[in-house]
Amino acid sequence: MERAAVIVAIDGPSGTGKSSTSKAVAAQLGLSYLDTGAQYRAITWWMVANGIDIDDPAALAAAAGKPDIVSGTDPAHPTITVDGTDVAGPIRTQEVTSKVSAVSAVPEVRARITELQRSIAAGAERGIVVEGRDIGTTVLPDADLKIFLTASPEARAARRSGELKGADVHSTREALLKRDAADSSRKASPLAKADDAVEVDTTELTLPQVIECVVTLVEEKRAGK
Ligand SMILES: Nc1ncnc2c1ncn2[C@@H]1O[C@H](COP(=O)(O)OP(=O)(O)O)[C@@H](O)[C@H]1O
Ligand SMILES: Nc1ccn([C@H]2C[C@H](O)[C@@H](COP(=O)(O)OP(=O)(O)O)O2)c(=O)n1
Repeated sequence: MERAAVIVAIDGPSGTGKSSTSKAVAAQLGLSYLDTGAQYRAITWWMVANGIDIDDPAALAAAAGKPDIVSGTDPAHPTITVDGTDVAGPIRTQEVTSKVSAVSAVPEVRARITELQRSIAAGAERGIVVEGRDIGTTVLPDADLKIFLTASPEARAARRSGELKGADVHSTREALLKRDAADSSRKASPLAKADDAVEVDTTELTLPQVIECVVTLVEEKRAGK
């Protein structure tokens, strides 16, 4: 018998392991994968490239509908394009990272991206792992399984500065905490744990341990436990 599509929501702050865990879980279980942070980064990249004033919420709101953002959902090769241009590299710059919280706080931006996320999830025939900040609370409140990943700021900063080759751990930690505070305190759909999410503290866990934990939780759900 064909298995019903399963929807998994993985939320949490930066550097807790959402992307690496979600990609691996989706690949292992044959599900699609969606990085919603990449979508907010992509719209931020477009705003910067088009000279929109990031400090002007009305200007951001007015432009929110303009860029055409397309996410490829194969966990082995996730892609993201804006108006047909591959932006996978440009969305990871420090400039975009420092501006993404302001852009993603604008309700019109969130409404646009949320609609896109829901239509991608609805179209995933075998199911999907969607990672972000508000997936379990707002985007997919009926997800079959909700996970909220956490880790100490020190562990998260060490992971991130390891990625940015040589970036100072202290300044990485400060930038990361500043972004978490902005994402958690905004009015529109802030970063938050859903009441029915399973919280996993990854500080002392290896990535394979986190992946195994989530795969087991999905399989338990599928078995109807
Ligand atoms: N449990 C873990 N232990 C050690 N490093 C990890 C762990 N989980 C993720 N990482 C590493 O931390 C970095 C950030 O992980 P990522 O999945 O991008 O986090 P997020 O999507 O939550 O920002 C990556 O380099 C990743 O390999
Ligand atoms: N569902 C989401 C996902 C991301 N965002 C915003 C807030 C985040 O700071 C940025 C970037 O998210 P991303 O997951 O790429 O961030 P990290 O790679 O974990 O540092 O996007 C959001 O508002 N809602």
